Amino acid sequence: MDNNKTAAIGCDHAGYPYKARLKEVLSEKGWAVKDFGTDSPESVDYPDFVHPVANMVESGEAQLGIVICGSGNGVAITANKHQGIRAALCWNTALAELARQHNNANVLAIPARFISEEEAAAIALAFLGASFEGGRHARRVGKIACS
Ligand SMILES: O=C(CO)[C@H](O)[C@H](O)[C@H](O)COP(=O)(O)O
Repeated sequence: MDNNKTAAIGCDHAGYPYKARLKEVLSEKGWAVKDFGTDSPESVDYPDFVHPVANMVESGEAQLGIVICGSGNGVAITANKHQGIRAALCWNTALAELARQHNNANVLAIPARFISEEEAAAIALAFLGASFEGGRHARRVGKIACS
């Protein structure tokens, strides 16, 4: 396994229908995927599936995470409680690219009830394909954390 290309993924029941497709996108791009669930449409609480993703990214065991819920807000808010996480809620490919290029986002939050599965796949591809630009953005990202 290439440790530089490990991604973690997690979702709630609203995001569950999209998880398999997003795992496919990651695999096609050569990423190993750690799947933290959920694995059925049964109603669950999104933080239970987001904290493990955030922990894995925060520890460096995974380089990127994808979290999915109905609006994307619950999973993004949860992931962003972790000091080392910059989670970005993205509903189109331009936002996904910018989240990487300008914000060095390391977790992508997907709003499953507001976009199609193929839009989600395209957003994930855009996120995976973009890189942090550094420069003035590094200065700004450096100022995000508060003690
Ligand atoms: O928590 C959310 C909003 O930020 C997620 O979108 C959840 O998926 C949503 O709240 C789940 O709603 P449900 O009525 O329990 O299916």
